[in-house]
Amino acid sequence: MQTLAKEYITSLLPERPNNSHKATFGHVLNIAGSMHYRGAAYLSSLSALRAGAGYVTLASSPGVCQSVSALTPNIVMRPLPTRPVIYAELSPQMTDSVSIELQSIDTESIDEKAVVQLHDLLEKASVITVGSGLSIGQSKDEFNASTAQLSAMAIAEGNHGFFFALLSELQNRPQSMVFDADALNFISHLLHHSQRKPQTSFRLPKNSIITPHPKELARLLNIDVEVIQADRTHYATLAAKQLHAIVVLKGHNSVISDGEYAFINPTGNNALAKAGSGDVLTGIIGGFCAQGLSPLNAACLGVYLHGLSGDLAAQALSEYSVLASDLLEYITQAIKQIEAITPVN
Ligand SMILES: NC(=O)C1=CN([C@@H]2O[C@H](COP(=O)(O)OP(=O)(O)OC[C@H]3O[C@@H](n4cnc5c(N)ncnc54)[C@H](OP(=O)(O)O)[C@@H]3O)[C@@H](O)[C@H]2O)[C@@H](O)CC1
Ligand SMILES: Nc1ncnc2c1ncn2[C@@H]1O[C@H](COP(=O)(O)OP(=O)(O)O)[C@@H](O)[C@H]1O
Repeated sequence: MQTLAKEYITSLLPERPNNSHKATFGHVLNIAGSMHYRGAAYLSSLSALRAGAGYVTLASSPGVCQSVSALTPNIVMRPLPTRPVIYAELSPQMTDSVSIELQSIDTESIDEKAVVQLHDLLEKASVITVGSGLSIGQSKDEFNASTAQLSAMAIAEGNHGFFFALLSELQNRPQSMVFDADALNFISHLLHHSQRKPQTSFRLPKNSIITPHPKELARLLNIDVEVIQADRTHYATLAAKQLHAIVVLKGHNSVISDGEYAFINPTGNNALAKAGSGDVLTGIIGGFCAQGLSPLNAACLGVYLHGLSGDLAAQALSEYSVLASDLLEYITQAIKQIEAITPVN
């Protein structure tokens, strides 16, 4: 177990040759966002550009694409076809009994066939980031408990169908991929609750990074969150081995593991404990993968820089007041600070 040193982190910063163009710095395909979580699509896309990616395409529902393009002109949009929630399949008695859950269900989900329309982007993207705000369709703790109760309702699983069609399309692709948030919840459901449980050991595509917070890792490993928090390095390493991926176990002193080595991140503070800061991390890591870093190096550099952005933001704005969107501004200063350090060779 090693703490990430700033001199080592500096040596990971990708080069920025002057004889370059946007394709030199890679293309991030970000598959993110849903009706309730438009902000996650915005934060994860813009942070990839701030980390230096040359090009970011956001693939999401038309409503999400419209909202994000109203906020920023910097992201290219790929609106995907959706299908509506089929409330009609619920009997009136069921509608009464599940009215609270219905309020938390997204009213549209991305059509499974949208994966076909993504084919050209899946071919040309340098890295694919999936899951920030993608939406499982209802709140997570109701998801497993009430799926049986809601079995008559076609759409209780949000973007579940789309995600699994996408995962199968991604399976043999060589690019780096970052799976975050609801992508991880879908995988947990597949591993532990679904009727389509994998028969053989489940493998993510070969250059995958996953970025769970402790509860998401608890869902993935099907153990209690307290058990994970009591030995974070062990469980990050175990998950990396089991899922054949680089694991970033988030939280104070995030742990990064490739299944053999584990690194502890010294940067970051409680200002980062604010909704949306994990979406920013996903984009930063994606941005470094796009610039050619290996998944492990992109994860180490991304986590360190994200924490440092939070430290600089807290110095300027106080630990109380930092917003996830403020981090986008402080990524700039964090990069400048690590650029100024002499790297180790
Ligand atoms: N602006 C936007 O569009 C935003 C969109 N977002 C998107 O929303 C989607 C769902 O995200 P979410 O926050 O609703 O669900 P999730 O993170 O699973 O938390 C559920 C419960 O888990 C727990 N828990 C959480 N963290 C923990 C920890 N570190 N350590 C231990 N436990 C922890 C905690 O439960 P408790 O401990 O209170 O029982 C919490 O109540 C996702 O796609 C995301 O990208 C968000 O990024 C926000 C901004
Ligand atoms: N107290 C803390 N100290 C340092 N980093 C933190 C702290 N709380 C949260 N973070 C960081 O903030 C991010 C939160 O991500 P996540 O839990 O996925 O939130 P969200 O889903 O709202 O984006 C992670 O990178 C995590 O490491």
